[in-house]
Amino acid sequence: MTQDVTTDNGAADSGAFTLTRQDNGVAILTMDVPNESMNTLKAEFGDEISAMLDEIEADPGIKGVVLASGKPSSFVAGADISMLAACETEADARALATGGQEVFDRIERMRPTFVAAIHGAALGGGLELALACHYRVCTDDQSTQLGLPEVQLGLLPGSGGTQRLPRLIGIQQAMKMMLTGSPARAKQAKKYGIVDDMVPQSVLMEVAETYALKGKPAREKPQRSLMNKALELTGPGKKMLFKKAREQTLSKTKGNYPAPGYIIDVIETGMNEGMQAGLRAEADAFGKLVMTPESYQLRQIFFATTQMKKENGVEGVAPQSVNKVGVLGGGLMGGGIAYVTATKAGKPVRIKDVRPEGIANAMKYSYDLLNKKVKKRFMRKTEMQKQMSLLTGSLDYNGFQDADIVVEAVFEDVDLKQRMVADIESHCHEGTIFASNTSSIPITQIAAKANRPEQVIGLHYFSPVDKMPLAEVIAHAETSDSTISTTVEFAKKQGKTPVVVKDGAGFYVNRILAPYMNEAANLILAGEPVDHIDKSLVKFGFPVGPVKLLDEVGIDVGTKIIPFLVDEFGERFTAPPAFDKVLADGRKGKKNKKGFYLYESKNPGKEVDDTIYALLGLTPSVSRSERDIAERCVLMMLNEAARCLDEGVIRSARDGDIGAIFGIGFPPFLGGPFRYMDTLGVSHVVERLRHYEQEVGEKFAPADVLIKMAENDQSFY
Ligand SMILES: C[C@H](O)CC(=O)SCCNC(=O)CCNC(=O)[C@H](O)C(C)(C)COP(=O)(O)OP(=O)(O)OC[C@H]1O[C@@H](n2cnc3c(N)ncnc32)[C@H](O)[C@@H]1OP(=O)(O)O
Repeated sequence: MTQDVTTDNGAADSGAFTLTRQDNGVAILTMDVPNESMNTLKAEFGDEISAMLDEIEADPGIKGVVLASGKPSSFVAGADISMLAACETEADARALATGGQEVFDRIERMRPTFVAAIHGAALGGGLELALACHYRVCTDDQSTQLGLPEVQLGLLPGSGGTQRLPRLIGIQQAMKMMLTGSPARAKQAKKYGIVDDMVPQSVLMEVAETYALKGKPAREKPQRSLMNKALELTGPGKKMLFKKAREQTLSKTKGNYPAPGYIIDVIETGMNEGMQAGLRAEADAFGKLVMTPESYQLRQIFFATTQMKKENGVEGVAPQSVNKVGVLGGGLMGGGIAYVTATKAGKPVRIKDVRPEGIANAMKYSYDLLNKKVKKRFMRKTEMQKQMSLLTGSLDYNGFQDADIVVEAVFEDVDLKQRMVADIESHCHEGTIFASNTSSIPITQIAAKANRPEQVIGLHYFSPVDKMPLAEVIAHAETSDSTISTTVEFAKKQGKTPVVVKDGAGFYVNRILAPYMNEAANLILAGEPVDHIDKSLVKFGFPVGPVKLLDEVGIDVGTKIIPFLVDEFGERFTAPPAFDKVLADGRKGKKNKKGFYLYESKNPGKEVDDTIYALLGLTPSVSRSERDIAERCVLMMLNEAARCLDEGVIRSARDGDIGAIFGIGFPPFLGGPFRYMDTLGVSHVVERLRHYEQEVGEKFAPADVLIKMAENDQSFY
């Protein structure tokens, strides 16, 4: 027998919490925030939860409490991020953290045993809530994930997470989770010791109830190897561990992100001075971080991507269902596209290549990635086999008849791609969409001889496909709305964030990347050392410098797009002619171990191949500051991004920001090119462009749209 209790205890009732008493002495505390698809924690719940805890404490009939979510597919997604915008001072933000800490402390100290029953996402404050419970049981479902992703918002866990997780699973593993923000899937969570049990969803509540009746656990210290004991449990060991963590973090962040440093400091305080000191430091740091510009920008990225998840490219046009997919070409891109289609979208994929080795390579791409997960015990072998069975190959169009979308990732050659369009039109069904993964050829040209041009579209992925989150969806003038919405939805199923862009040379991402790369090349020719240029832009916040990026992408591939850009937009895209010498010298970059960097040395890719200077007839020497170098390259990108928005290549500043961050690695803490221009002020951007126009040349002439915006004192947002 169960009995529902309404909270009639003076606290405002949000309707988010229900307490159901059962005869077996277990009460179920269900969180189900009305009118929201996911539970998030809000400041105003504080009094209500406290009142409910009073009630539980006062009822001797309640021996255990199972804390569960009323949402069908998630537990609690953390503190409500939108609530942070209302904080006007550090003290406001600190108070939010302290409020959460007090409630969670109380849960930990409660007389009845609390068990968190987790299915789906338990993130940020959601996991912190679960960590305050005495036990955690989760489902073995794919959707279950437990993590502290606050760092990705420029924050740190503010409700006890920095203190409870290290005490539960050890400092190193906990710190890694907080510094990367990567969540653990169910199997990992069990392996790390975050949860006490992992069970099928059908028995989650039943198992959680048995834990609730078990009494509080006598928690042992996390299991540690001898080495880890020395590192985590002794004064000198801890000192060394935190010092190393600081060094590694600084070498990654270049000082651009304040949150990771605070995470390390606060964990250290708690580990050396105890839980209470740790919690105080945590709340202080949370207060400071909420007010930083970095956190503000990172939170805007969260809101933008959440908004984009709901869009399908054309308002009101429903996508067609995609039940089977074809991939043409089993190279690196084809292999990656097949992988995300089978593993993320869960759709059968037929891969065609002209050579059996091509198909084998594509299969191996998926096999290797999945096998890694199995080896790390993050995935069951049966699941891997299930996903691998979705991939099949063929040397002809056998098995393509029922493909709803075919993605082409063959050699960059217009005639070849047009032939592929014709082949797909004759071998597949009438509704099959032809999506080209070209990075340089305008889709209009690929569709030029198509019988059904409305079903031809661009779907441009970034390498490596399994990691890079962006996909550009490129509609040419005749692409139908239904083709757009189906392709956008398909890319989302593959785990991508699609941005719809207009057809034209370079689309959006490569169009803004090219002038930036060209400027880096011009600086080399002006005598700046290659590594000085790369360092300048890494310090600015890019994941790799432009010259290193060219080596990674392939110098031949990276420069292929230039003639298309010059054709369409003129001189400002011209690459320095000396670059022909680089290609003529057989330098293609990392792939043939010959580029701007050395690849057959002790530290492959880390040292510059000095012979490049002799080849270009240069004697390198530093004559410009890192700041100036970064400014010159980045201004070229900003100027082009503004033109893209003005010409409708991208539909909004938001799309332009997300495209640059997810496709190029534009520093997320700056919010993307458009948010960065707003921070600098458009008139400042124009003034700096004019400065370089005078000093370097006409290619720096500010875009008309920027001049107009500066005159009218406008911003992009
Ligand atoms: C004090 C604490 O330490 C501080 C914190 O907890 S900060 C917050 C930490 N938590 C996070 O960063 C998690 C953020 N959320 C996510 O990553 C993803 O939403 C998710 C993985 C949970 C789910 O992804 P997905 O299934 O694709 O759903 P998604 O569309 O993103 O979200 C569904 C809805 O929940 C909302 N939502 C999810 N997490 C939210 C959060 N923490 N705050 C506010 N809204 C949130 C989304 O805005 C969206 O709302 P809408 O439908 O009204 O637009």
